[in-house]
Amino acid sequence: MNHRGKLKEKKRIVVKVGTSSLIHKSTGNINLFRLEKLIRVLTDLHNSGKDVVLVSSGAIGVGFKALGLSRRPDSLPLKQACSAVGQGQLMMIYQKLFAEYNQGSAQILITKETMLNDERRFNAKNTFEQLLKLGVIPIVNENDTVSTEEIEFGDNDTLSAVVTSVVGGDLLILLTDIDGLYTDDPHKNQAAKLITEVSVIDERIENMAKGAVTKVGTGGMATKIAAANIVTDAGADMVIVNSDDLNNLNRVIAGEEIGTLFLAHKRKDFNLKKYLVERPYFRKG
Ligand SMILES: Nc1ncnc2c1ncn2[C@@H]1O[C@H](COP(=O)(O)OP(=O)(O)O)[C@@H](O)[C@H]1O
Ligand SMILES: N[C@@H](CCC(=O)OP(=O)(O)O)C(=O)O
Repeated sequence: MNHRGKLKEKKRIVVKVGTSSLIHKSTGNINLFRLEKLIRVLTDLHNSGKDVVLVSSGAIGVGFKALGLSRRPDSLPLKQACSAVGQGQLMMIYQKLFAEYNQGSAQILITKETMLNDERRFNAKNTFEQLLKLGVIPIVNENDTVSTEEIEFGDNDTLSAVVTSVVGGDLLILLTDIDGLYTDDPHKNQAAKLITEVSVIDERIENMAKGAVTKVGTGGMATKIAAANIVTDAGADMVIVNSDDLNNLNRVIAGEEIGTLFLAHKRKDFNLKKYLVERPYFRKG
């Protein structure tokens, strides 16, 4: 069976959705159609027998709009205030949509600090495990209220990689506003070509990945490659795929050649804490 075909066998799947996928770029308002589709596809994935964890960004993006601010703030306290407002709104929508399908869901907010602490990480792992056993889909975000610049993940790509490692996930899918990793940022270079599979994350791959160009997303492709470094070393595959059509999630699981697949190469000496302390996560760093 080829690498894509093996994705059918994945049992515990973490799906990360970025801010750029959750809101309409033209207005900054929530993309309800996208959210509804996402929740339906995730519930169906769960119905098909998979454990599902959702890592959702968007708290700041939804919050600044709700507070009537004209743009995403730069100041940390304002970002934190926006996140506190937006997180509540997002959860209200997620829980309502999941409830329509009788699918249980839960909120989990974590910080980098808690993931570095053995006891707290163990507690978090137990909570995830129990929720999954109960058939619930955990919805994870960073606890922005208590995270400052020095200690934050800051981007949910890295957060989703950490979550995948903590829950022992075998596949991480990053939903974003572009088809996958290109040889260069296609928003700036029209000649950029899509890469369908990455088996080794070397300097050449890292140099292709640039930051975000939109005002809504953070990190761009660079943080997704950092996430791939963690996840593949932890022993899970990772796929970056476009959220424009959420059937792409089903296509990935069905083994279709879509998006960019990063292949797992589990390291025996994998130690999550090492990745969190030695930022940046890039090998060349
Ligand atoms: N090599 C690359 N291939 C694809 N996209 C890239 C690349 N380098 C930078 N990008 C940018 O990364 C963006 C996606 O990241 P981001 O805006 O942070 O989304 P999200 O909110 O989903 O995390 C793309 O829209 C693109 O402009
Ligand atoms: N915790 C933040 C996540 C930061 C963020 O914007 O992440 P992303 O859109 O995934 O690049 C939030 O919910 O707004």
